[in-house]
Amino acid sequence: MAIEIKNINKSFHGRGLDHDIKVLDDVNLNIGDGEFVCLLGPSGCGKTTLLRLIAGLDQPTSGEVIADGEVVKKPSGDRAVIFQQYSLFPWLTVLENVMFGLNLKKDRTKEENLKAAERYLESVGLIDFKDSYPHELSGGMKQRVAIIRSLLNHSPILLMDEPFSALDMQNRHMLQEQLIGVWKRFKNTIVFVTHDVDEAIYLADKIVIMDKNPGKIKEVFDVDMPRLRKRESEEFIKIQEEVLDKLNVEDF
Ligand SMILES: Nc1ncnc2c1ncn2[C@@H]1O[C@H](COP(=O)(O)OP(=O)(O)OP(=O)(O)O)[C@@H](O)[C@H]1O
Repeated sequence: MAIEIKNINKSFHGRGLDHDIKVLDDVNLNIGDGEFVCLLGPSGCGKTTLLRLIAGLDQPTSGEVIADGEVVKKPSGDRAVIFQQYSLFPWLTVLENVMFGLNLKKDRTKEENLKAAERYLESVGLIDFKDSYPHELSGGMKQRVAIIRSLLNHSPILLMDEPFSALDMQNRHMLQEQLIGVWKRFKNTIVFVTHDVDEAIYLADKIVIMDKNPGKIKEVFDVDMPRLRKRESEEFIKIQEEVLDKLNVEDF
């Protein structure tokens, strides 16, 4: 599903101030069906605000977001949101948490869902914990469970807000690779917020570099490299230099 962001402005009432603060200034962006876009920029440039507008969790002050040809007015199951903070149901086991909502989908049988869930848990080293409850897991393990749950739901649009930022590097790289695997297979449209340049280059077809005060798009950068990408390749390092050159590194 394609997403069009048209002339978006967003202001918030400034706390303790008698005027509004402009957070997003005339943001325009077209995201193609099946495209993987990373929003990259310093803290406070409005990445999360923009993602919430695409999700329909908030409304723009002016302008509109169009998803699959329709103006976004409220959240929809077609646009799954994955935040930094994960929430698991404490009364369900790991496997039950991962399977939550899957059996409502008519295109797969219960057995197929179970197999897929177990395969994912296996691939992130959590299969031995499938009957454990969230309170028995470490923070990183809980995050992996929550991410797997959202990946298994196969929403056509995935809106991800720094989902891997709290993980250690090894787990982060593993989940990035798995996300690329899911995306290649299911061709989701993905909007992924990060302030990690390496993550953006590893994942994205298109990197949208944002600037702050007020938040706006500074530059759109196409990454034309086959996947899976090799971080140590010359091409990767060259793109890294180009992207870093466009960012105000002192703002990070
Ligand atoms: N509900 C709100 N009310 C008032 N101000 C808000 C609200 N939500 C966000 N802001 C302000 O909007 C600006 C952009 O915030 P946002 O969270 O979108 O930035 P970000 O780029 O995602 O930052 P970070 O990388 O730190 O998560 C900030 O100055 C923030 O204080």
